[in-house]
Amino acid sequence: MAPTVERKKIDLAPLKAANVPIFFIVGGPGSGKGTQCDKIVAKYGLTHLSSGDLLRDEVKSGSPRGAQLTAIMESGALVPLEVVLDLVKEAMLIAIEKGSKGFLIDGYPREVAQGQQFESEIQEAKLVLFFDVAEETLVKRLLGRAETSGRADDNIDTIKKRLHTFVTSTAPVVDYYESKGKLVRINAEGTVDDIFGVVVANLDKVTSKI
Ligand SMILES: Nc1ncnc2c1ncn2[C@@H]1O[C@H](COP(=O)(O)OP(=O)(O)OP(=O)(O)O)[C@@H](O)[C@H]1O
Ligand SMILES: Nc1ncnc2c1ncn2[C@H]1C[C@H](O)[C@@H](COP(=O)(O)O)O1
Ligand SMILES: [Mg+2]
Repeated sequence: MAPTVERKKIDLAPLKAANVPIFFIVGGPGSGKGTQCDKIVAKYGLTHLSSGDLLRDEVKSGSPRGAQLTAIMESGALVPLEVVLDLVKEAMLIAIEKGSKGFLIDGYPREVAQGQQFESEIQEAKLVLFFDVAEETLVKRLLGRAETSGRADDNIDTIKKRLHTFVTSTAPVVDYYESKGKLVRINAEGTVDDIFGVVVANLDKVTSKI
């Protein structure tokens, strides 16, 4: 049986009242989500929240919630929806207090239900950027990153499982937002700067008011 997850009541009123734009950033493991988000932050001043980073911080904090997460992440599976959404909500509220003018939610949603729950409880995403990269390239990039990242999931066994999770759980997210007309599919096989050029062309269409 799955362990019970402790949940706190989170008051989302300040976040909803701020009504700032929210962008979901989706792509396979190693597709360059974090790399592109760093560049988007530098140009547009949006707040970057990576669900993976929030989970890793929770593990490092030594909290009871964190203790349940290590095994899941090292197995390449997805962490339960409620755990991730609570962490994202808490981080968004802190950022809103500091005057955030919008969010890049990186690595979220990983399954359609995550997107639906986020959007029903918080707010609709303005756009979903999907970084489209072939599996062979993802593996090469992740094995390259493994040399310096220190990430417990940057090893070939976990990479294979994460790729499987992407195909089975996250690929439907791409179809879901495409059918809603919110998906921006970006071929992310090129250089970091070329990809960023395409990102900018798409964000400039919707961020004139930021
Ligand atoms: N366009 C690119 N060409 C070559 N290497 C890249 C490119 N974009 C990112 N990388 C490299 O690939 C690796 C993975 O990139 P990054 O960490 O941004 O991916 P990610 O999508 O955030 O991965 P994860 O889902 O595992 O967090 C890093 O070592 C990064 O430097
Ligand atoms: N949105 C998420 N839902 C469930 N599990 C998640 C989510 N974001 C990250 N995770 C878990 C599972 C991933 O393999 C690891 C690492 O995430 P990453 O975005 O690759 O840093 O964390
Ligand atoms: Mg990342």
